[in-house]
Amino acid sequence: MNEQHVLSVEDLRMKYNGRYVLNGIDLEVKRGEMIGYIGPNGAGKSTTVKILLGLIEGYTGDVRIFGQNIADGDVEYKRRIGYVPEVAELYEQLTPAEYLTFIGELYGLSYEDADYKAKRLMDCFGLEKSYHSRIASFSKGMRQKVLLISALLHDPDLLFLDEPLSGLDANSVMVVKEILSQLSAKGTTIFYSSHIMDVVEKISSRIVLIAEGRVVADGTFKQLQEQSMEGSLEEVFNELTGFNEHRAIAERFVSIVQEVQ
Ligand SMILES: Nc1ncnc2c1ncn2[C@@H]1O[C@H](COP(=O)(O)OP(=O)(O)OP(=O)(O)O)[C@@H](O)[C@H]1O
Repeated sequence: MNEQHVLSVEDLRMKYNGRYVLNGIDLEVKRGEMIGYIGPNGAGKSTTVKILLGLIEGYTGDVRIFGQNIADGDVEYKRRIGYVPEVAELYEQLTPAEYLTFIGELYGLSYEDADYKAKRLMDCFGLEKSYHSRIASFSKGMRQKVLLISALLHDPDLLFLDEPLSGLDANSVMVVKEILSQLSAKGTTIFYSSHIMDVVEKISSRIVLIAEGRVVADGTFKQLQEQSMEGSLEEVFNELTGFNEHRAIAERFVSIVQEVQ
């Protein structure tokens, strides 16, 4: 097994109701890479990630994680993966203590280890006093922090994040960005899906842009800039996805909003 290639995707295709949403994705991801996985709404980002996590079947193509074909029925690889989903499905009636020890045990930690680690990670986020409060009473940012802790508790080798900064205040954003770069520097492979282009631009070692279920750009931010001759990642994104109508769409929208009845 080649541990350098943490993730390898070959000709990945997926269709829903007869319509292809992934049209042959190819990707090789090495240990410690921080991939910014971006694309317009509906491009197929979540579908790709859900396939990689083993949550969706019915695809064609070859997906290998840590060298193992994920379709071979052995789910052992999932123990080495962490996932921060876009929509937090936390168990509202539980406390972080209950929820995080439950998740920790699912990943093979002992109750005591999970509890000890979770408590200290909560403390890092300034949430030590809320460790035994119900998640139902938490703000959006507090929930997001619990979600991040739950994805990292077992120190995964491969981490998938979908809009992980959503709801976090500016200080917490700095902390989480720093956590991700330190993890990546220590060998954790990170797959970061987000629409916040300036963050993706800054933290990714490599950016993969998909549109209509295909990889349309793959490289460092610098390489993408050179390819499209644009400045910021937002501009590169607009250019590579052929979008230059923001003003016209906004004008039309505002004129409809302000129509006199
Ligand atoms: N369960 C489903 N059934 C049918 N179509 C689906 C299903 N899930 C996703 N799709 C379709 O697949 C396409 C890709 O969706 P996906 O959620 O992967 O996009 P995305 O790139 O993550 O978009 P966003 O940026 O809006 O989150 C869309 O056209 C969507 O309508």
